Amino acid sequence: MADTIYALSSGAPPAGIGVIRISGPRAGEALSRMAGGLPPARSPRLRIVRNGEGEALDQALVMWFEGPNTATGDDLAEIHCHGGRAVVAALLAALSSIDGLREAEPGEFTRRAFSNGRIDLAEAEGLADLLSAETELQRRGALLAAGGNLSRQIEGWRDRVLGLAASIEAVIDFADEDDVSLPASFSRELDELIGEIRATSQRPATERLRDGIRVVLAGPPNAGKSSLFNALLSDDAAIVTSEAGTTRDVLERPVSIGGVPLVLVDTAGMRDSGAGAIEEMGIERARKEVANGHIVLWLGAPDELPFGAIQISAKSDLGGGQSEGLEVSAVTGFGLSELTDMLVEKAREILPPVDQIAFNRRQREWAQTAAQSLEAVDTHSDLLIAAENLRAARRALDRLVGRDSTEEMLDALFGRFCIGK
Ligand SMILES: Nc1nc2c(ncn2[C@@H]2O[C@H](COP(=O)(O)OP(=O)(O)OP(=O)(O)O)[C@@H](O)[C@H]2O)c(=O)[nH]1
Repeated sequence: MADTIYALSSGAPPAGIGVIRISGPRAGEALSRMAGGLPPARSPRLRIVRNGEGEALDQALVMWFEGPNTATGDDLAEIHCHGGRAVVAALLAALSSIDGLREAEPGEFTRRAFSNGRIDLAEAEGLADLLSAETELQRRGALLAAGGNLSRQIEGWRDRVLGLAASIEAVIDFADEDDVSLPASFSRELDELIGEIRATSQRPATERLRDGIRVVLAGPPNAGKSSLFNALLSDDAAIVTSEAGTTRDVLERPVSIGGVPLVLVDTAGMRDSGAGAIEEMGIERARKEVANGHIVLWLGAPDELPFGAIQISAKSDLGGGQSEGLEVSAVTGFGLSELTDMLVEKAREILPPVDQIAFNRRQREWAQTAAQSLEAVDTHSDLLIAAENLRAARRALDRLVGRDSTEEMLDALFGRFCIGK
């Protein structure tokens, strides 16, 4: 019999309310003991909640959901108590003293939902992204996956693969009879399916949305990189001084601008001579950041503009700067809103499209495997091989939504969740 687990599912106390979840075969018994009997299923009731000694701990809203149609697939109870530290601690202590109950591991409620078939892996991954979403775009992207849109799309593709396989099997099974052949639409349906899977796979991976677009500020020492970095962040995260070579290492800060997740990266000033050993290491890292950045802002001379970088003319308030590039001043704020508008626009171009499903890297690999298997289907040669390729495509789509996923993969995914989720 599975353990019965419990945890505080709402945020850290103190808070207005605290939601404690209990999931597993003894959830009903535990709630009944503490709340003086079970409330009717799915109907909240206000009850005095007591510990094993009968001492009143709080007056709370209690709810009872009988499995398997619950969030976890188990029997599930919820206690919505006052969110004070001592109240929550007393309720958790009372639960810990009940036999057969133990505190939940991070992500364990969601893992139960997955193993009980309430959600698939794509939905669980979406949920993990939704919980860590900090910007509007991240929220919208993750909600599509968590809400099952991605899974429904995969299910649709899987059904179409099964349909194609059925046509092939029919021809194989009735090979002796002349009048059984593949439907005329077979090749068209196959090509359409491959096209859809390929198109979705080509969208930027959702990790890019999760991790943010790296905006790298680069240029020679004293160009004004750290000042611009601070102006964009509107805080004093970077050290700003007039001494050349102050920023010796790479400093990065995630920031949400216009709902778009960006990671601003300040780098050491690049110069060819006169740099000490430590500064040299910073310059090396700066070069790497320039190479890896999604967007690179160049605050140096136009004739040294790195490939793909955007020319910025910094310290525009001083005048006499180079005339090329977007003029900005960290001191007066001139040009900053144009700069952020441009960053948001460029970032949106390289992020997964809003309101369309997109894959993470793991999902994309399986989608590409499925597409490859479908592309190998050749109805003009041995149909047994075509049938095997269709089976391989179906298996790849199954893997994508987590049918037969490995324990390590699940540990890694559910470890990303917090306790109580
Ligand atoms: N007038 C004016 N001065 C600026 C502006 N931006 C930066 N400065 C000054 O220029 C000097 C260098 O600025 P930083 O932001 O430290 O330059 P950096 O490119 O990060 O320099 P390193 O860390 O050496 O690579 C400082 O004295 C800043 O106050 C600006 O927009 N206008």
